[in-house]
Amino acid sequence: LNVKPAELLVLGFGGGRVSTEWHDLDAASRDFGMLPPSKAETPPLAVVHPSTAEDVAQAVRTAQSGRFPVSARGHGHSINGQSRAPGGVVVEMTSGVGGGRVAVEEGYVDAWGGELWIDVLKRTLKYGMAPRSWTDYLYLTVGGTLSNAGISGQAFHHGPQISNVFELDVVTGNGEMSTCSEAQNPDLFHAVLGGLGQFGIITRARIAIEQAPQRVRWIRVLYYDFSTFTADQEHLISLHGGNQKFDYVEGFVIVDEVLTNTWRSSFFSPRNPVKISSLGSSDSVLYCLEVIKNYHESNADSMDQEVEALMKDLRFIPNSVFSTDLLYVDFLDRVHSAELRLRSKGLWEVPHPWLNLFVPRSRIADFDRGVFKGILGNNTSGPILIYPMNKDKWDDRTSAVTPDEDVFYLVALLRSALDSGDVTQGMDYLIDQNRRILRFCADEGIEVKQYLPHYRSEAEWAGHFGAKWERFRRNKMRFDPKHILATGQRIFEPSGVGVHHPHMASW
Ligand SMILES: Cc1cc2nc3c(=O)[nH]c(=O)nc-3n(C[C@H](O)[C@H](O)[C@H](O)COP(=O)(O)OP(=O)(O)OC[C@H]3O[C@@H](n4cnc5c(N)ncnc54)[C@H](O)[C@@H]3O)c2cc1C
Repeated sequence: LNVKPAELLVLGFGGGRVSTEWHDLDAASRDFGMLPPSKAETPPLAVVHPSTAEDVAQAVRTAQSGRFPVSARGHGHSINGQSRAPGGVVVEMTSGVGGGRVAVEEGYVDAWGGELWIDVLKRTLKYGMAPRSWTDYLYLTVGGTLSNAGISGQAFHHGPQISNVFELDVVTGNGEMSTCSEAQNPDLFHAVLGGLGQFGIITRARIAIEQAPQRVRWIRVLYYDFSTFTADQEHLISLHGGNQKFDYVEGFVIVDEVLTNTWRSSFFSPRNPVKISSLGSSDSVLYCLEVIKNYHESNADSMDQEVEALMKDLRFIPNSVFSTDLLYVDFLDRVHSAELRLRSKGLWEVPHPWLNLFVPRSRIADFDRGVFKGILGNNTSGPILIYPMNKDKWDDRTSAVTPDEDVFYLVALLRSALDSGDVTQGMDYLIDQNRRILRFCADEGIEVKQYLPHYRSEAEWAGHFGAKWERFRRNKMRFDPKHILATGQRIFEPSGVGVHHPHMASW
């Protein structure tokens, strides 16, 4: 078929507003990673701004009949071009469906797939309700995080966001609009959750909600010793079944001398920087446990008692307790204030060679020795998060992949590359460091799984998915047989889609 996607779409085969304006194409090619695309990668040929799910379906049907790639783009907060559609069409999910994009009902909220989580939160709070499982940052879309997993410090108890969804509306790669859930089209439902955009575009998600707490008590404590730190984290996540527990458990590694110089550290007062040396540590690495307790003002006294009881069992450095108290919404939206601060200094729109790994519990101490105390040296270039999760809160029927142990850790190296003249802060150095970390894990037999994975060959993807690969492949044949969806993930070779077509390559 010798017609360009943009022509087909403009001719009226596609739905929504279609743009071939340079600034739209350029914006749709960018992502948070800001890493250079490979030389062979062509820009998209058109951007669709859908108003409704039917518009999305029409765009996919047009792509299917024209055999060109089509990718949903959430907020473009991927790192490695996952939301790009080289030589195809990008469906900008954040546009459209003005007004009625979030509807709150008893026990759930229905949200448009391109809705930002911050807007879902604001809407549900009007009813005194809120979703229960989060990401640390809320300027991400519902469809974007559900295509990965969506994790934060609540996951040990509630599971990832993909464990907190009742129903989805999906436009499959066949151009069909389907509603799916545990009971209805369960294969599609489970395939799409954590499915990296490979099987369909999520246009609506029905998300579990709970009564929103008013406030949170937010506490950080420090550790010298890694095994004491992880033992305390694991103890806290083992309390997930009962009432006597924290509502959020995370942690991070502090490699730099001063605790105030990353975007996670606003908590420690910049006017009164805490120096590692002032804590009497001879080690250059410290670990910070971060927990919160949700509460209503009327229950502040019992909250205090519960917090005290929980803290009594922990073995942190005496006198290293930092505590604050704030509105629930301000806690959930905490990274946005850091974003505004970094933006004002020109430090937000910089390359982000991030690496996110799930590390099995049995090997986390080896990872600490080899990576935090080894490969990283004393240069982290950004926050390093580390917190454990319970595997039984993840549904193995979804496409998401986790290590094969009851408890595994997220380790997130959230680095920003700077053009400061210091090579160790530069992009090439950090990308190489990521490779060294992955090689170290492979050499030591530490069976990590990448979160927000990035691979280039089908063989590597097969290794990533392991026992789930065959099902993943079968689902692809069933729901997107022409391999037109989310080609920016580079999982499946396009089966004769336009990306290899000569007129597109030369566009
Ligand atoms: C500052 C920051 C903080 C973050 N914090 C966390 C965190 O705490 N926890 C966490 O889990 N993740 C976190 N992330 C990662 C985030 O979950 C991913 O980047 C995710 O892709 C969501 O981003 P997005 O909505 O911009 O999606 P995009 O980057 O636009 O898209 C990601 C992938 O999903 C596909 N996709 C997008 N929308 C849809 C849809 N409606 N239907 C089907 N497929 C779709 C795209 O085609 C693409 O393949 C963070 C990212 C940043 C930049």
